[in-house]
Amino acid sequence: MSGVEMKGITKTFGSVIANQKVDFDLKYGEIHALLGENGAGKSTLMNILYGLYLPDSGNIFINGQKCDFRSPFDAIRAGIGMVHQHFMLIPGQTVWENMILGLNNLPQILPKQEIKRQIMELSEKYCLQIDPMSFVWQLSIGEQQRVAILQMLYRKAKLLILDEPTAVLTPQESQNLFKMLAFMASEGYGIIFISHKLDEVMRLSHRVTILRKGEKVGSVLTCETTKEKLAEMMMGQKFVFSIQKQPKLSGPLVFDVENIQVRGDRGFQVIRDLSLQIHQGEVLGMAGVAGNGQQELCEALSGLRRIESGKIKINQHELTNRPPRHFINKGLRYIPADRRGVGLIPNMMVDENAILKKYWKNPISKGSLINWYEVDQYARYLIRKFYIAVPHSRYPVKNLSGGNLQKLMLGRELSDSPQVIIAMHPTWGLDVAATKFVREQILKERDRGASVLLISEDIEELVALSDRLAVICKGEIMGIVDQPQEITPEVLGLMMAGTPLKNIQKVSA
Ligand SMILES: Nc1ncnc2c1ncn2[C@@H]1O[C@H](COP(=O)(O)OP(=O)(O)OP(=O)(O)O)[C@@H](O)[C@H]1O
Repeated sequence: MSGVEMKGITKTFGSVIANQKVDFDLKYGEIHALLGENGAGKSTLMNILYGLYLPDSGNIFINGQKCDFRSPFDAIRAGIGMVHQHFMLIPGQTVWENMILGLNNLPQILPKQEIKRQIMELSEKYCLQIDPMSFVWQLSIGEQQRVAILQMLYRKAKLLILDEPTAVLTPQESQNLFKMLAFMASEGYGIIFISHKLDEVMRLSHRVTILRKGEKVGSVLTCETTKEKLAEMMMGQKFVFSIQKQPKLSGPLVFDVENIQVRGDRGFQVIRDLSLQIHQGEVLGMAGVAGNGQQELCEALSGLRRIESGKIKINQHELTNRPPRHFINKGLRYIPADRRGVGLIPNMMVDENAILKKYWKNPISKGSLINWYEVDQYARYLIRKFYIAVPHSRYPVKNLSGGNLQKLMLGRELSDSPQVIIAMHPTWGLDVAATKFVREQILKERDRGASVLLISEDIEELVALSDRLAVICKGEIMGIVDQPQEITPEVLGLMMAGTPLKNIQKVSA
């Protein structure tokens, strides 16, 4: 057949069977979604197709020809390109320099103008606007993704693998990506995309293959299935998408942030005169386009970044510019968006990561000695309570799948009744069941009395969980809505683009 065929692929990592006798195929001109719960083996299968892993057994055929991929070089030469969840770009180099990285047939004197012209041509054709002279570190995540896709097109890939491409994009960027992928498919490209968002899969793909616990459950035509059927195939049982939310029983003010000003890494003011108050038993959602100060705000509110002026208080105790441990001791827990870089230490074990916020406390440590029996007991408790799929507590965190990383971090942050929870994109990269689980945990904490600041770009998530919804733009709060379910997409869009709520209300009055 023309396209890719993977036959009988098996891959194990020690005792973990990541793929077991999996068959998969992709035709040119097709968008094929690969679905499965966290840890089902999707990335492993695609890493094998891209030559990053060697299968233990099984074969790959391109246009009917058997291929033996020993490295991504071989896969690229066979016309396969992969855009990873964490882009493999060099931040300190320009876009055009990244494009030619690893190409081995370049002349000694680089025809820079010609390379730039080719990049511009590709970017115009596929609506992937980018300035070839920009440095990668200057680009937003959405723009970096465009560079990663262009890099594959520049290498003449005809079969593209996109690993959770929308996990890091704003709704607007996702829409643009879908248009571009549909156009590419119409031009004859074959596209595999891994996603946990079933609505997206239903909208975009032609066919879906489902993996469960390393094995293929089946392949179906998207037009012949439903979201509910896909979830059932993934989990092996019926799945209820909706979550129950109890009425709000708000208590006294707990988290009080008054007029804070914060600078970003490049010295510019990124948070301007921002105030918010969160009461006991309340979720304050925060919507906004990525890069409008959300990251710096989270860092400032958890003691990781200095504030220039203003005050932060928990239960009337002032914590302004105190070290992070003071925030932790006053009951603040932070679930960062970057779980590999900030939330967890990949080179350490599950049990070591589990105690990062309590290793100095009794019974985990006595004096300067760590009690490893207690550490093991605690890690096992988290593994059980948060359904973390690991063989044992001394397992290296770098080997965990995305969903399990998130559950481990969440377990660590939520397990000792925090007073204040700051959660940024807590369901990024999670499968439908894990997403529901995480959302329920956040609501459980709220019902227990925690004050939660939930920062997300998933509007559906914000509306489902928030008691009030704030919108941030350029580091300022554009307004806070008391009934998030009643906000219209138009009003939300205007606020996200920088119109204060009071101005919108004035016009509509
Ligand atoms: N390099 C590795 N070393 C050891 N185990 C690994 C490695 N890569 C993956 N695994 C394990 O293989 C299994 C499948 O992982 P994989 O990342 O392929 O799942 P996935 O379906 O892509 O999950 P997610 O949706 O969470 O990204 C998991 O149990 C994971 O822990």
